[in-house]
Amino acid sequence: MSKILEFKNVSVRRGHKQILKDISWRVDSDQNWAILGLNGAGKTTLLKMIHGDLWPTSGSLEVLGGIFGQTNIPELKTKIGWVSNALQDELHQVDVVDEIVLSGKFASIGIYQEYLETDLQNARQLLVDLGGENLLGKPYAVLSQGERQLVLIARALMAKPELLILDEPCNGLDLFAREELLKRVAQIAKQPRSPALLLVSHYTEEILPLFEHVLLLRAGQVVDQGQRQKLLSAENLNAFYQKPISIQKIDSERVAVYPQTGLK
Ligand SMILES: Nc1ncnc2c1ncn2[C@@H]1O[C@H](COP(=O)(O)OP(=O)(O)OP(=O)(O)O)[C@@H](O)[C@H]1O
Repeated sequence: MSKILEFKNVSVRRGHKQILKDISWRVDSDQNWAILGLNGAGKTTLLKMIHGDLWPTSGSLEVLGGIFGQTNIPELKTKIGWVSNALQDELHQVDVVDEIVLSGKFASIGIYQEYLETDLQNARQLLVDLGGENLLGKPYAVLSQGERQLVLIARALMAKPELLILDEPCNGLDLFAREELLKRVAQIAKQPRSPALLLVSHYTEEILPLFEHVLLLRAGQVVDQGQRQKLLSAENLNAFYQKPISIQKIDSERVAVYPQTGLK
């Protein structure tokens, strides 16, 4: 087991806005974490820092053995797989799926470097392994949202990352596509040299048992962090949301949370 990342008293301020305050959090290589927080809690800011896109105003941050300020950011990015809707928008719509997956090897949008035929074969195999064989050869523009997310996951795995960040990966997916995607995530987690997984989601039901650790963020601060059994308990969730909620058990491990707004 080794350290994947560690925030020590990290704060981020932009102008008068305190976006993150005094974050201390450590992720080890044998752990998968889910981050839960309402809109504006600071989740994206936290992820951007891990990816080297944004720097702490104060405190120290170490990611994959590199201390920020001393580490080579472009090199760091190749060790982190990234799946997000923001990335979807950046990809070239006319590129075929095979090339998009392959571009993950270089952490680039499009391919500007020489690659081997075996790289392309690996890219295709990754997509096949994730159940996306039918997508091979298709332009990205014609894919459904669920199919796009699958391509992004394959792309993220292409560089054999040590950390895989899934930023709201189920956004825009229908009920069944969501379960299908989560099944693929579980499949990745079971692989022998699986990267540490970091899931950001608004929905507790997407926090599969494989995410055995949870970080709760509210208004830029860590409210609590630790084992899922404790953090996703009814008592904890009620305290975290600070508003009337009802909690539904989906099975022995997964729970769904609904606000009690009185809407009819
Ligand atoms: N550059 C910036 N300057 C000022 N405020 C910012 C900046 N970036 C983010 N914020 C603010 O910081 C807060 C946290 O933003 P962030 O995007 O990290 O939240 P989030 O938890 O990812 O939210 P969401 O779930 O809606 O995506 C928000 O109130 C946002 O408006």
